[in-house]
Amino acid sequence: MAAPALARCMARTGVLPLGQAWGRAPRLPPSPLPAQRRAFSNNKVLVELDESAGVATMKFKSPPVNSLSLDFLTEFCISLEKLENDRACRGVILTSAVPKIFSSGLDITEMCGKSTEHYAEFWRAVQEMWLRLYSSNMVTVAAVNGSSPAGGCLIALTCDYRIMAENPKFSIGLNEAQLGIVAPFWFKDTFVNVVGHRVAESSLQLGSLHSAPEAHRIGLVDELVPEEKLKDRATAVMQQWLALPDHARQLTKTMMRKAVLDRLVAHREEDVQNFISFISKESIQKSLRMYMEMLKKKKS
Ligand SMILES: CCCCC/C=C\CCCC/C=C/C(=O)SCCNC(=O)CCNC(=O)[C@H](O)C(C)(C)COP(=O)(O)OP(=O)(O)OC[C@H]1O[C@@H](n2cnc3c(N)ncnc32)[C@H](O)[C@@H]1OP(=O)(O)O
Repeated sequence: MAAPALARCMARTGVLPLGQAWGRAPRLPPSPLPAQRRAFSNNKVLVELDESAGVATMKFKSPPVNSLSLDFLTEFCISLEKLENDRACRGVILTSAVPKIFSSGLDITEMCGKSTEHYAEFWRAVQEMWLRLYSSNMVTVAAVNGSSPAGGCLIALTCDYRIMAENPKFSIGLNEAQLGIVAPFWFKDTFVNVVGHRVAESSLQLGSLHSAPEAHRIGLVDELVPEEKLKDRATAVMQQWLALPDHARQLTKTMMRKAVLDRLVAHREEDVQNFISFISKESIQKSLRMYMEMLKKKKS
């Protein structure tokens, strides 16, 4: 199916019609073909695949802040699915092509003043992104080269490994509480799996955005590197992970993540309905509008 048709199908149903979001057969190593690099791109994500290494880089390119709009989420899922089905690809590095921003999280304009149908479509796309990334058979490394609040932090947390650039201006965390909204249970579960219950509990209640050193200290990111070394370090970490047999790593990953994935899969529609009733409340709409105004005022 062509990408635009896929996008339409996903926008309609919130689900990509290809394969399953999880539980695929183990990947096979790439065939020993001559070294080759391929690139493909859509409006929101640039993908470069180094076939000789079996590693792709997905660069978010949705300026000004890589917010996770319905379009972005659709194109992200299409790109990931392409790589997932490509036998030449065993690992993917997620990073940003927008300076100083990894991702500003869910696009707030998608959650303000829209119809119930739109909220349902948007939320299914958010779920789909997380299900596909959390269950990916590929090794996933986040090279966090900018600020990464809320949904942006979720993308990083959903990867197997996180490396963050040491820059005093960058922050990362699930700051939903600061917006007057609540991180859904599967955001929380993903966070708990990375940092543990106690740290997650206080960080979520306070809606904390952590500096890079603090994020490293609490285990939110696995390591910090100077910005100019981020790409090389992500590549080195990827090589280390890919040195292991795929099947053993994949089965271990599935074992570690299955309970959390199953929970959303079993309650997906209920979660959509919860999102709709929560986000449609006038008090929540007001909080989001005020937050957007605050972002705009900060500029002037
Ligand atoms: C009990 C049951 C519960 C069920 C659950 C129900 C529902 C709730 C779940 C919802 C989960 C939500 C997750 C999220 O991800 S919410 C989004 C959170 N994101 C943020 O708080 C980030 C906000 N943005 C910033 O802090 C900054 O923009 C920045 C990312 C640090 C970048 O700063 P800077 O470079 O200074 O850029 P500007 O602030 O000037 O922004 C440039 C323009 O981009 C617009 N913008 C920024 N972020 C967003 C966004 N997330 N969505 C949409 N638009 C965004 C900003 O307004 C500027 O626009 P302008 O140029 O038109 O003024």
